[in-house]
Amino acid sequence: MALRTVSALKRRLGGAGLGLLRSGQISSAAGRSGAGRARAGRGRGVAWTRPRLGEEQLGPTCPVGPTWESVSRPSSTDRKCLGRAGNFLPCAAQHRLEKTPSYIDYPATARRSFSNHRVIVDMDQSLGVATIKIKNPPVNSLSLELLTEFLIGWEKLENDKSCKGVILTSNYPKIFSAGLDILEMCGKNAAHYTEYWKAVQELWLKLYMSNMVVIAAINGSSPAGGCLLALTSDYRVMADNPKYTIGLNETLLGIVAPFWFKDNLVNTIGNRASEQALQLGLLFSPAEALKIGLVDQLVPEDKVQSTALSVMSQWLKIPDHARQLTKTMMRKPTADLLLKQREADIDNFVRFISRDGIQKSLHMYLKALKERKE
Ligand SMILES: CCCCCCCCC/C=C/C(=O)SCCNC(=O)CCNC(=O)[C@H](O)C(C)(C)COP(=O)(O)OP(=O)(O)OC[C@H]1O[C@@H](n2cnc3c(N)ncnc32)[C@H](O)[C@@H]1OP(=O)(O)O
Repeated sequence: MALRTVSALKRRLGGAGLGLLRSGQISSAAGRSGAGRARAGRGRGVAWTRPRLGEEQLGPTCPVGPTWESVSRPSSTDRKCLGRAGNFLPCAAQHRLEKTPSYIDYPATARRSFSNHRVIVDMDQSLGVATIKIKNPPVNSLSLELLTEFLIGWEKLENDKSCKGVILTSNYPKIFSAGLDILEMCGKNAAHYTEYWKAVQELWLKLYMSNMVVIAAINGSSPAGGCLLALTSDYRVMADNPKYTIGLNETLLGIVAPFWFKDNLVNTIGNRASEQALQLGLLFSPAEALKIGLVDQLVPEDKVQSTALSVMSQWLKIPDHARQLTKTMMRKPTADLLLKQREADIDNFVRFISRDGIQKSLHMYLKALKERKE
């Protein structure tokens, strides 16, 4: 059922390129993200592949396409970009802005925004910055459908050479994201859990290893998977409202944050703080989160988006190739740990979540959430 839903979604949204959603198959997320990301585009009807960061990027690996040699006389723009190893985003932007070679199939009018049921993407072409707003009522839980739509939107941005930064936020002030959808982990079968966990892994890998600057504009509570989503970003701006909380509270549900959730947290706030936060399932107020470095900046609620945008402009001033290589250097070892054992991690999850005791805990947690309301 879930698979049918996802396939139907992909067809409707035209996002058939998402390898992860093909049953029994895992696409190499990091292969297209961060260090290993290869951006695909089109030139004279021939697919071209963006070079891998960290590889030699002179000569035929110019991001505009492996066909640069076939351009009879490289223009000054070609020479300029070929001379800057690794600097493929500005290079691509230059090609686009200054030259727009005829062999690249750019749309006549670039799309500024697109949305589907659960994700709104607004792209400011002049800044090269997109804002992704999650809208999955009532609490922006990360359901399989949301993950699917998010990944489709993300892939579109990854393939848009003009997009250099993404701001992640919620369409509903007060709740950034309630984290993984507990209903996806309750009362379903192993095939469903497998499909769901693949999507969760894929989202994390893509966001964590993205070459784009990613800034989280956290305009509400952000427990568990919501916190993880924010942790994938390069910088976190949070609304300074003491009613909101953020943290990896998995143990409160009777479940365990997987090792890569833990690694992402450790990389952000350090080992000792993570030990306490994870074991106790701590949900931090914005002020506490700032103190331990879980978020980088607190601002009044109505300034979250504008602050995220101004932080973005600072980050985008750094030469892209240098920033990307640094990000990759910092994050790749962590992402590789999951990449090396994705299948085993899925098996662990499916076995763990299928246990009677875990199912009982999740049901009780949902019941407690409902009772809290009454
Ligand atoms: C070996 C290792 C292997 C691996 C082991 C396994 C690893 C798994 C890792 C898991 C990671 C996760 O993210 S697990 C998910 C953790 N998430 C949470 O703990 C958040 C729980 N939610 C909340 O705290 C609150 O809902 C909050 C987000 C602050 C919003 O509060 P509000 O008062 O505004 O809204 P509520 O009334 O509580 O909720 C509105 C409705 O949404 C539902 N709802 C709330 N959160 C939901 C959620 N995450 N998934 C589904 N449904 C949710 C409620 O039940 C309500 O349903 P109705 O009553 O029907 O309307």
